[in-house]
Amino acid sequence: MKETINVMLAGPRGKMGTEALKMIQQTEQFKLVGCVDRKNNGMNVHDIEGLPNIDAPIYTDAEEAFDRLNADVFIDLTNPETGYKHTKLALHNHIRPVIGTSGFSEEQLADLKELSHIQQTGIVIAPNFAIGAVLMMKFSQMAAKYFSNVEIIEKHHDEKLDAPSGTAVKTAQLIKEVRDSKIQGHPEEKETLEGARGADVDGMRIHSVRLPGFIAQQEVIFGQSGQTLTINHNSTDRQSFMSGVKFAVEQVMEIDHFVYGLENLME
Ligand SMILES: NC(=O)C1=CN([C@@H]2O[C@H](COP(=O)(O)OP(=O)(O)OC[C@H]3O[C@@H](n4cnc5c(N)ncnc54)[C@H](OP(=O)(O)O)[C@@H]3O)[C@@H](O)[C@H]2O)C=CC1
Ligand SMILES: O=C(O)C1=N[C@H](C(=O)O)C[C@H](O)C1
Repeated sequence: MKETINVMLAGPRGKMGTEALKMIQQTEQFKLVGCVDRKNNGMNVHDIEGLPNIDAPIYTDAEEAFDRLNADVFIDLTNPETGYKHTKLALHNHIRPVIGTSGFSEEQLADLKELSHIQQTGIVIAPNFAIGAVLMMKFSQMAAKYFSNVEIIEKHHDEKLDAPSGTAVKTAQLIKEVRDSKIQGHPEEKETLEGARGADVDGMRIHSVRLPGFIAQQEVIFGQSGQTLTINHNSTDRQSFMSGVKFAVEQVMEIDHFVYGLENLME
């Protein structure tokens, strides 16, 4: 493995970005070479209030940052529109992306997969970096073999831009791989208030709660006659995501293809 991994990060002032900077600072093998931010062009990370004391330049122009910085890995923790643009730029520059940003469409994921293949550059897109959440998704996939009726309730802070969460979408996708397509609920059910039954993925329902007080929680509820099974994961601190970000940065150095979900890198 390379001795020092040069990392650049977009979204340094964000809730996740700030935690990720601390993780990079604490990891001997990682070196922050620069950041892409929406403001503070020409400044340094150590000059920005609230950010860790790291000597690394800030760029608002992502293209300039990719041109100038000698990075091995690019971490994006911004928003779907920005994250998608940044990820394409990173791949074009052969800088391996580790993407935590959620809310990409299926078409965007397919485009990034194709671009990673064309560029022969490894990329990890992780809907959730928390090991507990990855296990919650895996356990849900196991349970879905035996329970075909399932609803997902995801609960997040009210600053979240995308709904449903990336984790809920990925959970539904994993369940879909093992569950026969099925319309759930009463065949004649009608919503008297639009949206009451949530989003429909192949008959499964996803409900998104947005309230202050939450960070990230998800319940996957299975039901059949006489019993229910609930698989629940709760992130009570954003540190829960950081060992996964670190793992993804290490792993992306070892691959030359597209990976969607940390479970694909775990033994
Ligand atoms: N995969 C995972 O495990 C996790 C993923 N996430 C995802 O990570 C993303 C970030 O979440 P979170 O930190 O909570 O969000 P925040 O809103 O706290 O942070 C996003 C940051 O991105 C910045 N930003 C916006 N546009 C740009 C741009 N063009 N260039 C550079 N920076 C930009 C924002 O700047 P400004 O403040 O000026 O708007 C902000 O500082 C979301 O998509 C979220 O869903 C979150 C938690 C875990
Ligand atoms: O925005 C968040 O906070 C989170 N986003 C990710 C998602 O959309 O699943 C991961 C986690 O749920 C926190």
